[in-house]
Amino acid sequence: MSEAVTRTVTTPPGLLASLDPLLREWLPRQRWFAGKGHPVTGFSLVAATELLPPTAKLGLYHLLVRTRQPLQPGGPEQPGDCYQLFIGVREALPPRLAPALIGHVTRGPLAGLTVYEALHDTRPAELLLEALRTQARIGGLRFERDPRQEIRSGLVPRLMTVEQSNSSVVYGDTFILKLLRRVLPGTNPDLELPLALAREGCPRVPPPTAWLVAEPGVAPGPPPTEPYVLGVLQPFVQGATDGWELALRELAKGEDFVAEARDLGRVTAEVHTALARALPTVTLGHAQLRTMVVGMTERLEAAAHAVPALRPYADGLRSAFTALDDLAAEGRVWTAQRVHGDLHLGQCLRSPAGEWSLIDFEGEPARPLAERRMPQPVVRDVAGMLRSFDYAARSVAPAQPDWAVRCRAAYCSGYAETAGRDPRTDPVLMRAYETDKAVYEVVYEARHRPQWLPVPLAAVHRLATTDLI
Ligand SMILES: Nc1ncnc2c1ncn2[C@@H]1O[C@H](COP(=O)(O)OP(=O)(O)O)[C@@H](O)[C@H]1O
Ligand SMILES: O=P(O)(O)O[C@H]1O[C@H](CO)[C@@H](O[C@H]2O[C@H](CO)[C@@H](O)[C@H](O)[C@H]2O)[C@H](O)[C@H]1O
Repeated sequence: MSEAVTRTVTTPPGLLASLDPLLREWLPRQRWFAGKGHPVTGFSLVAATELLPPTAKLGLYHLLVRTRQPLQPGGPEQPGDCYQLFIGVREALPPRLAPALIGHVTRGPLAGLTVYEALHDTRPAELLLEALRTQARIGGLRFERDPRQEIRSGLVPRLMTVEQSNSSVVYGDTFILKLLRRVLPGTNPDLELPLALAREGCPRVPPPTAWLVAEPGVAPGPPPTEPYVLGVLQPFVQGATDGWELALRELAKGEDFVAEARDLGRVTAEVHTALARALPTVTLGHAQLRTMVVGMTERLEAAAHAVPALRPYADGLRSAFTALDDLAAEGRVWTAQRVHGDLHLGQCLRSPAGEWSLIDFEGEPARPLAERRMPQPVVRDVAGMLRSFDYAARSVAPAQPDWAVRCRAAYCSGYAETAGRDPRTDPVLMRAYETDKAVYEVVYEARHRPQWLPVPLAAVHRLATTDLI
């Protein structure tokens, strides 16, 4: 293993002020920007690290910046989210980097230079892998790795171009480095859960090879914050296809997906079993269920306020939550454990050998970390997958609802074979979770893909008018 490299660095004063007007315009256009709907009126610096001084042809800054976003035009500025940025600096951009342009700096320490999204560029991406390989410490950045896993140097990087909530760089088809964009201090389940599963020897989740954190105390003001998890390197599943693509392919051919769905049920149960071994489980009684039901009901009210198409169904949907509360009031209890938290077909990768892996344990990114890390009934993940089969079947014309019914049944059977417990034996909890997810999806689609809104609305109709799962 190489010696850890420790480097202290300083950044030029006035750096953020010189980037401010460019970032205000560029940041809200990024797919991973979470604060859509409210303009960015400024930034505060959480941390800045100079990874390459801008003396030669290329400079590189790692920034953690917090946005300021007033909720109403002219209203008081609200501290917004903290984002991780990789800012490249060059005198001029070569044509291959044109799509990465952020802008031309007109004032401050970088005046006259061009800044750009550095993850598109080979040298900055290589530098990150090298820092992980050598367990570097650069300013407040700590690059760590599992000493049992080898990282070869010289792997060629490429930035992934798929639509995603974060950014990922693939190195020579050997590793994938996911760099979180909206970052929070504290334990991040996207690192915590795969590490726990690796310790359990669960082969269904790529084990973290290395990770990047910002030291506590990078953010100003007492009390010192916990580290920010900024990125995770893991083995790249070569030639993998995700479950969503596979499902659509089978639908287009008029083929069933039941064998795959059953397999996915088994794999989900395998991961759940390993998580229950690795991390604490708890029992949820009426008080905890009541809190959960209140949360679901509040999300429904907020969603119905935001999306008028949901309003006619609100009473029917609410009944899914009150039924759960009634059951808990009768004394029914549930076991809760750590779960994936945002499971859908797109989070399942099938290797060319037919092996499934589950990825992206971040949970629903919009929810607070503490909430995402709470033990929950496994039915939550099952409901997410059931929604996904429904999505696939309704995203084709004409819709194939029977295809989804067969997949849903096969998935639950596969789950039951491995877990020894069929999730369908808990229909009230399942309906509540499916309803909560469908409500979330209605808001998600209304905001991001309005043409998809009929897909979750069809589920809303079913869930509001029947108690069939
Ligand atoms: N270990 C892996 N092997 C191969 N591809 C992967 C791996 N992890 C992620 N991917 C690809 O990267 C995409 C984004 O990963 P994901 O963890 O879901 O990021 P995000 O949270 O940004 O959506 C996935 O949809 C998948 O195509
Ligand atoms: O991929 P993310 O973790 O960022 O999740 C968000 O985007 C998903 C869409 O890309 C969205 O998922 C919904 O659409 C999927 C098909 O595109 C479908 O398989 C899922 O079941 C459905 O929920 C997800 O809700 C959102 O959080």
